[in-house]
Amino acid sequence: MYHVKEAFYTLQGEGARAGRASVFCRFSGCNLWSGREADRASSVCTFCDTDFVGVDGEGGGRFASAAELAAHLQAMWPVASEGATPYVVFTGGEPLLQLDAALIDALHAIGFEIAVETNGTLAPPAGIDWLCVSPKGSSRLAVTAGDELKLVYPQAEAPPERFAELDFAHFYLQPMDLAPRGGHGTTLAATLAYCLATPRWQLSLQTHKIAGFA
Ligand SMILES: C[S@@+](CC[C@H](N)C(=O)[O-])C[C@H]1O[C@@H](n2cnc3c(N)ncnc32)[C@H](O)[C@@H]1O
Ligand SMILES: Nc1nc2[nH]cc(C(=O)O)c2c(=O)[nH]1
Ligand code: SF4
Ligand SMILES: [Mg+2]
Repeated sequence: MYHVKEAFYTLQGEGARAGRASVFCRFSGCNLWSGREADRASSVCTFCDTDFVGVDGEGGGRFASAAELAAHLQAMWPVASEGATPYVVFTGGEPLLQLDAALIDALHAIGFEIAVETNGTLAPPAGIDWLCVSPKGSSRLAVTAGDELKLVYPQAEAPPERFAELDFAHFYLQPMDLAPRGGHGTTLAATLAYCLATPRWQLSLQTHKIAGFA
């Protein structure tokens, strides 16, 4: 059984593939935070901007099989998309708690390219086409290679220097958004300063928040 908080069609807002049409599948649940505000401060990941609790969002629900969830996601891809490879982004919550070989195979079988946004603490199944790892606080990384490393900045316990020598094609810093709890503060300016001083790292803005789409 797969538990999905929400699923929707939008543009990827972040990282190297920002702007690409994507079906987003947001799995419920995370291993670094319960999702309850009362637990936030004492969790490994303290700054999450996402509600991933339950299955009650748009396009969410419980799916008994990989075929059923794959069909649900396929139905969100526009029919008139000749020349473009269908693209699904699994996120969450932590998608690697649920994404498995059966779901990867079912989506590949219907022509989808598969991207994942993960906190990097769990080993990924084979067959992921685009792996984005976003390390969190003091957590131990189980994934040290992939397509992009997208670090939310700044994090006292996860400075960029800890990750700069890992095996990724792209290195991004994404300013920490504290909006629900007090504004962007100085994170954007600090991120710009780090990228200017250390050109291996590039700026990732959450363009969907700026432009006002999901
Ligand atoms: C909500 S997470 C879900 C996927 C996975 N659990 C992870 O942490 O990568 C999706 C992306 O949003 C980023 N993110 C979460 N909270 C953020 C915040 N307050 N400001 C900026 N980026 C944030 C994460 O680092 C990750 O790259
Ligand atoms: N448009 C859009 N792009 C995104 N990139 C990563 C997201 C996420 O929450 O994982 C996200 C999201 O929630 N919306
Ligand atoms: S690891 Fe990802 S989903 Fe989990 S609390 Fe942190 S940002 Fe949110
Ligand atoms: Mg998001």
